[in-house]
Order: sequence, then structure tokens, then C-alpha cells
Amino acid sequence: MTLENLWTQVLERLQIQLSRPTFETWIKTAVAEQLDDNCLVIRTPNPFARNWLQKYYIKTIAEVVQEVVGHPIDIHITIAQGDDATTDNPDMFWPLPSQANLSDAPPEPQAVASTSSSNGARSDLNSKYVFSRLVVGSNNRMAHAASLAVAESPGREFNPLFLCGGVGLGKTHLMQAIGHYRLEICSTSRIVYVSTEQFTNDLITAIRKDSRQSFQERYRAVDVLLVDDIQFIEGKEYTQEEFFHTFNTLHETGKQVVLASDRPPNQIPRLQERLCSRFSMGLIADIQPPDLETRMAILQKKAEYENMRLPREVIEYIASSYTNNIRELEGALIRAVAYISISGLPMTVENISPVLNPPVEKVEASPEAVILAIAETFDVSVDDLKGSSRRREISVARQIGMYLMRHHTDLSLPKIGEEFGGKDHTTVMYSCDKIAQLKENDPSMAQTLRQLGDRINHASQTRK
Ligand SMILES: Nc1ncnc2c1ncn2[C@@H]1O[C@H](COP(=O)(O)OP(=O)(O)OP(=O)(O)O)[C@@H](O)[C@H]1O
Repeated sequence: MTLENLWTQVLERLQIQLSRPTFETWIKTAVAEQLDDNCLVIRTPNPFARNWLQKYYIKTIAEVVQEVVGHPIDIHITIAQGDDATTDNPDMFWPLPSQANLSDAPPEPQAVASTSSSNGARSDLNSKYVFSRLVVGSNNRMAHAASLAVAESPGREFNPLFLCGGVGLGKTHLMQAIGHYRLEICSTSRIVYVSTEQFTNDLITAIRKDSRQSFQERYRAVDVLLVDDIQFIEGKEYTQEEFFHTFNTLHETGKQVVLASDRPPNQIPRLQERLCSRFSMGLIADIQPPDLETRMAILQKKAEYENMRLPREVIEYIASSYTNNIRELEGALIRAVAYISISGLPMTVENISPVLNPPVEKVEASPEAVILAIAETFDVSVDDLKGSSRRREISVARQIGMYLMRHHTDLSLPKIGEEFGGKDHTTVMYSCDKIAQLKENDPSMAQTLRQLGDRINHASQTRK
């Protein structure tokens, strides 16, 4: 096997095993340099990446390489020529991973704690997906409370518990937290966490090997069955049939089933009616995108766990830029940290913004949404904003409103003037310039504008 061939296969497997930010940041940037019988040399772009891989991923890489070549191989991680391990800058604002007390937790989901029980049921749970690491906000409060209840008293009130929410909003985290907590309460509990795809694959393997019975025993003899991405069961008739019987057996014997999906049961196409009604008979708890404060708390918590120091405005900037997907929010944080550590620049909004590239999902705001956000934030009335009062607090709020309307709607300057009670377009232009200038020179103004922008976006997305 050529080196190139080996590395391509290793990358393919690691891409599946690791989270996307981890893969993109640490693995994809590395290059396989040399291979002999006993050693694979991997080159990383800098000492920081080398330390990081060495500390957190070398075991995973070694396992995958062994799978591909068929025997154990030593992994040696090196750095690109010209760099050397002592070039770590001790004055960097950010603690390097080697300096930070990161305990044993890897930076991104990848650690798997396996618990085998007597009947061979397994629970592959990510050690980071525990309740204590989950931030609870208004977006997930009910799902969180229901998950706690299920972990404490499985098979009682909410059976099945159906967790439902968009991509990257914490469904898997919550599900696995149930598993961890249940095991904490009762270490002999038989927990199985499985993706729908894995369930299907296990079924196919069982059929191929003529071992249906052991498949059924494995899935029907558990105390808590956690099935992720159940929407992928759509149209798979055979899997649906098997899952129906698994579900019934567990439910009838008072065992807990927890399902996660990106949509409610009745919106999963080609789902048998009898499954749809069973999925809906317990509790459907939905998870919404978190608001700005919750996103900030998530970043803060992640930073704390990894012993990072983050200026508040940086947290706020990242949190304002990523609104709909917590995985992307975390990915942005990792990219920012990596960039700052590598470049040695201070951790400031200006320095990280070029590497963040937030997904720009521009949602057109209505003029009313802008005016309402301004009125509520500055505690002035809509009439005042549209009126001619020159009281300072009102005229500043009005100017900010004009600036935001310019940025969040497609209205022309004269139209914006009309929205503010018939002001002239030159007044609007003056206001926009003035606020833009203040934004440049005054960080608190920049922060206010970001918060308001976020609020307007959020209101517009909800309306959409
Ligand atoms: N409330 C939260 N507090 C802290 N971290 C969170 C929270 N919600 C999600 N996360 C983190 O966001 C990342 C994505 O979460 P998770 O994988 O559970 O999402 P998901 O809804 O299952 O996504 P998918 O739809 O892609 O399967 C994880 O690293 C998780 O720890």
C-alpha cells in the first residue's frame, strides 16, 4: 500500500469518527510524510498543531491506521521544517493546549466511553455529553427537564421521549446525557445508544449472518434505548418493521425509549402510521435555536472547561455571528483559538474576525421589527421615534434605528425617512454616517449594534 493510499483511507475514516471542526482544524492540515514497517510519520504545519494532535488524537489516529494496514504501527508526529517545538510564544494571550490545564478531555467530541453489560448490550457514550456540560436556556428547558426526568425514572412518564430540533442544537448531547446520568444512578443499567443508521446496519448484518435472534436479544433486552436521527428510518420498510417490534417489546415491559429527530414524527415522510402514532404517544420535546445570552453562556462554559480566557467582547462577537447551530458556534471558537495561538496575536474581535466567516443567512427584516427593537431597547415610544423630539436619548435612538434599518432592510434613504415619521433623506444619511463613525471608535457602540442586530435577526427569523 502506498503512503498516499494509506493516508487517504485514514482520512476517510477519521472524517467519519471526528467532528467536522476537529477534522478540518487538526487532521486535514496534517500530511503523511513517511511510512515504513513500524512507523508512520505525520507532519503538522506548526508546533501548536503537533502538540494538540499528540495530546488528544494520537490514539485515535493509531487505531485507524492499524485498522487500515492490519497491524499496529507507531505514529510519530513532527512539524514542518523551519518550525521547531521551542517556537511556542510564551507571551501569547491564549494558553497553548500544552500550557492549559485541559485535563483529559479532548477539545471536541470524540472520546467514547464504552460500557458493556452482561448481555452484551453496549453504550457508546461520548464522555463530554453530560448534563453538567449542557447550558440550559429557554430554547431547551423543557427538553432538558424531560431528559432529566427520564434518566431518573425511566419507563414512567415520558415514554417514548421524542427530542426534536434542528441540526447541531444538542439532541445527541441530551440523549447521551440521559445515558450517562442513568448509569450514574444505576451502574448496572443496560443502556444502548445507537444511530438509526447503525441500527439498520446491525439488522442487515444479522440477516446476512443469520443471527436475527441475537440482534433481537441485544436490542430488546435493554433498560434504556437511545436512537439518534430516527428521521433516517423513512422509507426503510424492513428497518421500520423490526423497530416496531423492538419498540413494542421495550414499551410493554416498561423500558425507556428515547428518540431524536430533526423534525416531529408526523413530518417524517414514509413513516408507517403505527410507528408515527407510537413515536407521538409519550412526550415530543422540541429544541429551538438558542438566544444570544444562551449562546454566550455556551461559549463561556466551553472556554471554562478548557481553561481558556476569553474577553467578553470576543464571546459576544462569536455568539452574535452564529445563531442557528451550536456545532458551528463551537467550531468558530476552535478556529479563533487556533488562529490566535498560531499567529501570536492578541485575542481581539478584529484579529479573529477574518477567520470566522460566519454563515451569512440574511433574513430581510421589516421596518416595524427595527423600530420595535429600538423602542424596547432604549425604552422610548414608537411615537417619539417617529416624532420630532430633539431630546438627546430620543435622537440617538432614532439615529441608531435609521442606521440599522439601512443595514437590515433594502429600503432606500427616503423610504427610511418615511418610516421615521417623514424625515428628509439627508437626515437619514447623516444619522447613518454618524453611527457608522461611532461604531468604529467606540466599542460599546459596536456592541450595542451587534446586540440589536442579533435581536432584529432573531425576530425576523421567528417571523419567517
Ligand atoms: N445547550 C448546550 N450547551 C452546551 N453545548 C451544547 C448545547 N447544545 C449543543 N451543544 C454542543 O453542540 C454540539 C452539537 O450538539 P449535538 O451533536 O448534540 O447536536 P444534534 O442536535 O444532535 O445535531 P445533529 O442534528 O447534527 O445530529 C455538541 O458539541 C454539543 O455538546
